[in-house]
Amino acid sequence: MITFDAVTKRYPDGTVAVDHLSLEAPTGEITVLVGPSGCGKTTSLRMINRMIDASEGQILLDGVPVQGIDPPTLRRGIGYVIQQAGLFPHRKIVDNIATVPFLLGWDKKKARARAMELLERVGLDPAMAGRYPFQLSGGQQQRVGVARALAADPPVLLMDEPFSAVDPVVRTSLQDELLRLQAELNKTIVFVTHDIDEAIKLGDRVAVLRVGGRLAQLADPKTLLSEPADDFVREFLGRDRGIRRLQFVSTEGLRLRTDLTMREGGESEEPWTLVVSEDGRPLGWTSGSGELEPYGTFVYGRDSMRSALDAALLSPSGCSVAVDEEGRVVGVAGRQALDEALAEAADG
Ligand SMILES: Nc1ncnc2c1ncn2[C@@H]1O[C@H](COP(=O)(O)OP(=O)(O)OP(=O)(O)O)[C@@H](O)[C@H]1O
Repeated sequence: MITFDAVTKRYPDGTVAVDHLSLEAPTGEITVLVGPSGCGKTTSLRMINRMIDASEGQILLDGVPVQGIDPPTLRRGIGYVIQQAGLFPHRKIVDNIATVPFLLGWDKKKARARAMELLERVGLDPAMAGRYPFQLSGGQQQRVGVARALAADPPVLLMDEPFSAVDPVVRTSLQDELLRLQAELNKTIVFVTHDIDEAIKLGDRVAVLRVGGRLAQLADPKTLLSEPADDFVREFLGRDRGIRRLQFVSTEGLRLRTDLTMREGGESEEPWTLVVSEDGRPLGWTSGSGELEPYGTFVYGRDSMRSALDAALLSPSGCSVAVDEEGRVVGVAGRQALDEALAEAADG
């Protein structure tokens, strides 16, 4: 656990970057620091590994003040990932990843074997080991950055806007990859971003900071979206806060109809019917004209109400198709069922 206990950072020119910040980043969880430019996110992060020292208050790592630990020892247990990866341009990928093991004096063979293992872990082709950073895409370099931070298996990972220099599609896949890795590794992660969607997707807890380095709210994403502490947080969360809240509303219990599906060649009185293949997969909506129209699916009970609503908007019938994990149709959520679920979500 990382504890900020009334931490203040005043730079020599008098700028107060962080002001009496108190918060806890629990072990094995992702704590996200989010807020507008200049609110003290990077300063806060760098005080954890003592790249910057606090002016007042203290930061504790599992109860031990970091101030009492010499920086090299401290950083051995803390991986650090920055924007644009910060790889060494003249070192091969494998040696970039093995940087910390080399520094720790591991023998070369063992360090490189560990680097190869991590290369695969972060979803990169082992054939990339012998390349140089400039021969990789931005997203691939970011993955190498994550692999390098994990090389010595530190319990703590600090990530400073690690995915903000890549395009939105790559960014989404890097976020998914991080969540997948974290499910296996259970690191204590402090993640800095200015993007509230990224914060909500990745954070077990999200700390919203305001300029001047003061904590506006610390909450899990669901609570943040449903109960913003004040106007600043509400505004920072943005206009579609209500819609985004639906990603935390389960589709379990959503009422499904099973009378709106039929096999190919079947007949129906309904305005729209979903045609289903022999093995139970959706083929398309029909209104009787013979043409099959597009449909949207969501995995029943696993995907959120946001996905169910999105699926409905992709169908001319306005209904969304509930499927199981294998993609077989379980039923159809009609407009009335979606409406009821939305009304319930609005109350809650
Ligand atoms: N070395 C420094 N000397 C003086 N002021 C500084 C120094 N470093 C940062 N600051 C100021 O401290 C405040 C917080 O900066 P910090 O980089 O921590 O913010 P941030 O939230 O990470 O911002 P961004 O999202 O723009 O990266 C800003 O007002 C910044 O100008």
